[in-house]
Amino acid sequence: MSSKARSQLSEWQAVAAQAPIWQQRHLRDVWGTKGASTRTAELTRTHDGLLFDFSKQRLDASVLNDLLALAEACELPRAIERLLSGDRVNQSEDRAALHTALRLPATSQLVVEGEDVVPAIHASLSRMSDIVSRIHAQQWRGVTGEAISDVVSIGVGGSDLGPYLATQSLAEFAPPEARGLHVHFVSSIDGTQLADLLDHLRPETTLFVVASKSFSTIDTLSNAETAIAWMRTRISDRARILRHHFIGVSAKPEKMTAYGIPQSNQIRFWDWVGGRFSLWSGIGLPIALKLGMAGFKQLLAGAHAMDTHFAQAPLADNLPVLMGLLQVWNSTFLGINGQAILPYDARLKLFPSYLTQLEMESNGKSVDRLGKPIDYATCPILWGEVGSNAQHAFYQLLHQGTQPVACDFIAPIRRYSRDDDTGSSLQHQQQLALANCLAQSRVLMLGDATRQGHHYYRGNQPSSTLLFDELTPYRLGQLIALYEHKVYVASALWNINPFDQWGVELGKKIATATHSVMTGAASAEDYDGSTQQLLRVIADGRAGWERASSRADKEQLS
Ligand SMILES: O=P(O)(O)OC[C@H]1O[C@H](O)[C@H](O)[C@@H](O)[C@@H]1O
Repeated sequence: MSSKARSQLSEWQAVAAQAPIWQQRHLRDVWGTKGASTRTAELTRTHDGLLFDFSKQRLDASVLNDLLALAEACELPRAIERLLSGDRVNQSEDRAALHTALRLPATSQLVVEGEDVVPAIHASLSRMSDIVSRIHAQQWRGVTGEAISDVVSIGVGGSDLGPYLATQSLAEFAPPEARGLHVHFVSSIDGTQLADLLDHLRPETTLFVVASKSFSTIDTLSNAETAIAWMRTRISDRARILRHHFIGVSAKPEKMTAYGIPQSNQIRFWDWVGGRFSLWSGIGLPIALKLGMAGFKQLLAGAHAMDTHFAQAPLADNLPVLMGLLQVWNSTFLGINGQAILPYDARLKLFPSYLTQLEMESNGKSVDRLGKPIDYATCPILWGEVGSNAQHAFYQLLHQGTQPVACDFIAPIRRYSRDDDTGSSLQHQQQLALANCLAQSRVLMLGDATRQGHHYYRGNQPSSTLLFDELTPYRLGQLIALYEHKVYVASALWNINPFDQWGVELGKKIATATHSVMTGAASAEDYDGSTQQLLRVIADGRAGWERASSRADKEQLS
C-alpha cells in the first residue's frame, strides 16, 4: 500500500476538486443538460441477475473516472487479492479475514500460511449437515425422549443478526422436513425476549443453540444461564440438559467444553472469521435448520459467485467496487453523513439492521491502519426500514429536512406466482410496492421547486437502486456478500482496518466494571457525578430525585 497519507495523493485531490461542483449542482439540472442521454448507460451496471442503477447519485462519468483512478492509487486491486488469499488484512489483531473461504466449493483449494483451509471448512459443513438431518428426522431427542419442536438461537451481534436476517427473509424456502420446526432468536441482555419465549415453550422439546465466537459474551452467557435454569425446573441434572438440549457454536472449543457442552454438540469455527462475517460458518446453523442444508448451500453459492465477481471483474464494472467508491464519494467528499437502506420487500425487514452492524462496526473508525488519526470523514450513519413503511414515517426528513442523505433502494422485480384471486391481488400489491420505490427515488432526486413554503421540496437527495429478479437463498447470499465487499472497498480507500472493533471492546470492559459496583464488589468513587447519581437511583430502586441525591444514599454507595 502507498505510504503517502490518502489526502496527499494527487488522485485524492483530483476527486476533491470535483466535489464543490457537485455540492452546488442540483440533480434536476443534471438531467436537463447535454449528455444526460448517456447518463443512465454510463451509471448503470448489470451482473448475474442484479441491476445497479446509480445514475441518481450526485456524480457523472468524469467523477467516476477520477474515483477509479483513486482506487488504483490506493492499490485496491492488491487489497482485494490480499483479502481473498488469506493475508493478515486485520492488522491490529494480526490475522486474516477469511469469510470468503467459508463459501468456497469443496473442490477448491486455499493454502493459507502453509495449510489448505478448505477441507476443515467442509468437514464443519458435514457436521452441521449431520446435526440438521438428525433434528429434521426427529432423531435428536430431548431428555425425556421427545423430538425437538423448537430451536432457540442465543447469540448477539454477528452471532445473531446474520442467521436472524436469513431465516426471516427466506422462511418460504423451508423444505417440508423443516416446516414443523420453529426457530427463534434471543439476543438482548435484559432477558425480555427469552422470558417472553419461555412462556410458550416446553423444556422437553426445546433445543438451544448457544452461538458465540468468543464464548465469553455476557449477553449470550446470561441468556444461556437463564435457559438452563428454566430447563432445571423440569430436569434437574445440568449435564443431561447440556447433552440433550444444547448445541454450542464457537471459535473457542475449550470454553464450550469448560461450560459443559459435550464435544458431540459443538460446532467450531475459526479465529479468522470476523463475528459480523460469520453467518457463513457454523453460526449459520439456525439458517440450515430453517432452510435445510441445501438452502444454506445456495446462500453460500450466491456469496461465492459475488466473491468471484469481486475478484475478477474490472474495477469499472465491479459492483462492490462501485458501491464502495460511491460511499467514499458521498461521505468523504460531498459530506453526506447519512445513508438510508430501504428494501421494498418486507421479507428484507432485517436487512437494514444487519447492515448497520456490518458497515458501522467495520468502518466506524477515525484512525488509519497504523493507528494515526485521519483527517477525513469515514462511515456515515446508517439506518433503514422497509421502504414503503418508512414512507409513512421518517421519509419526511428525507424530503424536507436539512440533512443530505444518500439512499439505497432495493427491490425484487418478481414475487407471488399463485394464479388464484389472492395471487393476483398480491401481485397487484407487489406492483404498488415497486411503483412507490421508483416514485420515491425520483421525487427525492428532483424535488419540486415550483412549490413554496411548507410545500417546498428541495430534492437533490442522491440514491442508488438495486433491482433483482426474485429473492432466493442464492440472491440473498449475493446481496450480503455485495455489501461485505463494498465495506472492504471503502475501508481500503479510507486506509482503515474494517475488521476490528476496539470501541465495542472498551464498552464491554466498562460494563463489567460497572456491574461490579452494582454488586458491591467495587467502589464508584472515581466515577463522574452523573453515573454515581444513576447508580444511587438504581440501588435505591426508585427514580425519585430527592431520594437519589440525599446524603444517606451517597454514603451507602461509597
Ligand atoms: O460471537 P461473540 O463472541 O459472542 O460476539 C458477539 C458480538 O459481540 C461484540 O461485542 C462484537 O462487537 C460483535 O462483532 C460480535 O459479533
